[in-house]
Amino acid sequence: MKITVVGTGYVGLVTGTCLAETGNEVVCVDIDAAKVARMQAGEVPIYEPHLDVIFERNISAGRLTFTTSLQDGLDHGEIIFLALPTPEDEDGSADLSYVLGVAQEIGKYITSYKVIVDKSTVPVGTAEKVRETIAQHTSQAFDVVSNPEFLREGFAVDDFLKPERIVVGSSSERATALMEKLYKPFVRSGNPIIIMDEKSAELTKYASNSFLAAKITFMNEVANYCELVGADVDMVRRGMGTDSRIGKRFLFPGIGYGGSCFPKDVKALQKSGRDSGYDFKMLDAVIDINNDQKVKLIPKIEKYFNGDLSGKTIALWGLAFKPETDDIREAPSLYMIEALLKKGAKIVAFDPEAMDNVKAKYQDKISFASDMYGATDGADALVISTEWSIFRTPNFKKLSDNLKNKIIFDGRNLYDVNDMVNEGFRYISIGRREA
Ligand SMILES: NC(=O)C1=CN([C@@H]2O[C@H](COP(=O)(O)OP(=O)(O)OC[C@H]3O[C@@H](n4cnc5c(N)ncnc54)[C@H](O)[C@@H]3O)[C@@H](O)[C@H]2O)C=CC1
Ligand SMILES: O=C(O)[C@H]1O[C@H](OP(=O)(O)OP(=O)(O)OC[C@H]2O[C@@H](n3ccc(=O)[nH]c3=O)[C@H](O)[C@@H]2O)[C@H](O)[C@@H](O)[C@@H]1O
Repeated sequence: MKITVVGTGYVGLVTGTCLAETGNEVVCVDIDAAKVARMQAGEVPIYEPHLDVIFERNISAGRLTFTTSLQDGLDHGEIIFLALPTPEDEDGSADLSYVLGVAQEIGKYITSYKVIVDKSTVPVGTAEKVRETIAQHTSQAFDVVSNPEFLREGFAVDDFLKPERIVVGSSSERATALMEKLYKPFVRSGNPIIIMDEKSAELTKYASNSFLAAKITFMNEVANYCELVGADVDMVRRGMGTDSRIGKRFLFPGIGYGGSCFPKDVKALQKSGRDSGYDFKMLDAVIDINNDQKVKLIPKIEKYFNGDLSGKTIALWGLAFKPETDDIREAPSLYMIEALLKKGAKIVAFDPEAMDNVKAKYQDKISFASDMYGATDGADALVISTEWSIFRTPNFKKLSDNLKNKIIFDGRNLYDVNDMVNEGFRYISIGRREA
């Protein structure tokens, strides 16, 4: 099939590449000319495991091409995916200007039947707005469907190629049939394509992300309470997670959820609820608790240094909002950096993939080390904010030699508390007793 993907961020790039992988002819459109040039030269513009292999394969096969011309893109595809940003607006709502701006252009340029697919995360009623916007500029037949994306950064290729479910919101038989044909190769036995109306599809995405954010937040609250009463959240998590109604995943407490989606999507659902006269009280609590959680380690660090962090050098391991990505959007590490700098501390950071992105933001304010041990050299303490695999089994002897004080503040609960005593460290984590 002939497919066009407008927007080559995480979602657009993965969507385009994976659809090319199943034999479709895919044209990706982006307004960022420099990015398009890099992709045309075979460079994957994001860090995403396994994407490079299928990216290169499909470019070489001529199934995956890039352009800055929306008009060329629209001429090519019968199915047009919109994978455009829907960032948080000042009032917390989703900014639809990218999506509706492109919808307007689509109305001007289409000359044959198209299925316009909303892949961006958008509030209930957006498919209708896209439909109205396009229709204002054309009398050409077209359909709009909602097809929210559930991939996770770091696992994006696998999530797209082997989805647990595909949600399609459509009220057109013609469009539904095309979407089912397109997605057939991705559906493994038992994993359904769920067809529903557009509004329900739009809400499914926000409800899923908000539910997962709430699940994490609940565990963060349990962890905070564990600290007060001397319980161990690791044990509580294991005890809870073995109940299949609860499930083991997304129960890991830490220094809060971040990323380009949970924070903005929880707020967008809360705002669109309010706009429709419904108050999602639970989401208010999720947002508040998560804000506090991101700087949860700060008072602990301050207490250790008797309330004075000025001039103290903190080694910071992990900058990305989670492992296996270079994405730092809403990363808890950034909130920690801000708080530590405010208190006069110096920071030497290391992250396997995200340092360039942070350098662009904090060029002169913090230092960067070229490896994880370099960050700890002469530091007063080690703080961990992302659970990259290489941080899980460090050389503790080396760490001990490097750090001025044998103290680790761990926002991701990487180590066993008893092991840390044996290694000679004081170890302060989330929701667990010090041994
Ligand atoms: N990042 C993720 O893991 C996921 C994101 N989503 C949703 O997917 C949507 C896109 O997210 P990302 O891929 O992270 O976005 P992004 O912000 O990484 O990338 C968006 C891309 O669109 C391009 N763009 C902007 N305006 C354009 C225009 N007029 N024409 C052509 N290209 C244009 C930008 O240059 C950029 O390359 C958002 O609604 C997001 O909530 C959904 C699931 C997962
Ligand atoms: O809409 C989106 O963009 C995507 O948002 C999330 O994916 P992602 O943001 O890539 O990352 P997650 O793995 O979900 O982690 C999000 C945040 O929650 C935190 N988290 C996750 C799990 C957990 O148990 N504890 C926890 O603190 C992570 O550290 C991270 O900061 C969802 O998992 C995807 O299904 C969705 O498509």
